[in-house]
Amino acid sequence: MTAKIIDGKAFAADVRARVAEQVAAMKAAHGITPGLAVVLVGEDPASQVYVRSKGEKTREVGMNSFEYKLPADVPEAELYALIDKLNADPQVHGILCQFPVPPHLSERDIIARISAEKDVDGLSVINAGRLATGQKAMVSCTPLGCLMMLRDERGDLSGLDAVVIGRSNLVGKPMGQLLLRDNCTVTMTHSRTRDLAEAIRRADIVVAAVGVPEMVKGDWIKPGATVIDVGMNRLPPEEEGGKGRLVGDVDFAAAKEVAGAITPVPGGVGPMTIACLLANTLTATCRANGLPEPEGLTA
Ligand SMILES: Nc1nc(=O)c2c([nH]1)NC[C@@H]1CN(c3ccc(C(=O)N[C@@H](CCC(=O)O)C(=O)O)cc3)C=[N+]21
Repeated sequence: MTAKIIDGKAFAADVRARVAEQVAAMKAAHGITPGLAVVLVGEDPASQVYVRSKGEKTREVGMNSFEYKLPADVPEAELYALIDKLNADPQVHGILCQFPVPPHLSERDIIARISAEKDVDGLSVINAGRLATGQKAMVSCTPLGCLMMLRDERGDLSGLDAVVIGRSNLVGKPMGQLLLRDNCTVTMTHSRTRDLAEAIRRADIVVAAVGVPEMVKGDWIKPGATVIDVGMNRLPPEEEGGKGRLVGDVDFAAAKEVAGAITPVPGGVGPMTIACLLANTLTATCRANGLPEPEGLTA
């Protein structure tokens, strides 16, 4: 059997189209335009590319994009003054500070400074706690995107065996919480797990987020399983002249012969992340204005 390849680019375009539709309806009915503020500290070229792309996609769905570029040596107090201003600005519904930041700044303290209601990355302790206790939270974009693809692929996830590989605050932990909330039997695995292959062989759903290139082998996958590959690993450049090839945490070529459905890298989870950032900004706008949650775009 050859797996269905889940087209994350097309899926993300569809999510953005649905966001755009609901943004237009919100403008017409309530005169409210959702706004996303993106803060970039320093001049990391990869970050600049991401931030530019986020700004373009934000405007494409009819939202306001506010972009702030601060020098790499910006004093902490100055960054916090900007965050405080954005927290208080009713035109700004979502705030994202692009990571990584230079070493004199603390990502943890930056996240804590952003109002939980505007924390569209879902990274704050408050949002993690809300998610874990079943309250309305902002859910971090990558796991939210994975959940959307899983629901689309499998329908009701109740009772399915799900294995999450990786326990990061950004992906693994919230992913486990979301799958648990959708009634999966969740196994969290990580670098110290004794028999990873054995755990994965039982899984109807595999979410790989470890950051080890092609670590998950094809013969670990249960036939028909849905495999979501969050990994983005750049292999060392050699033959391909310049940039190395981008690969996931799953041996894609082998796994696609066994799985029922699988996400490729690139073109899988990555594009969904930005689409979910826009979905989260819309959700934050609805909540800030006492409007119903956007249909099909939340956890
Ligand atoms: N506060 C914060 N929030 C973030 O969400 C955040 C961040 N900081 N810092 C950097 C990472 C990275 N990130 C990606 C988003 C989309 C793709 C994406 O669309 N990737 C494409 C193309 C990849 C390529 O070819 O380079 C793909 O996977 O198909 C990748 C990476 C968001 N991040």
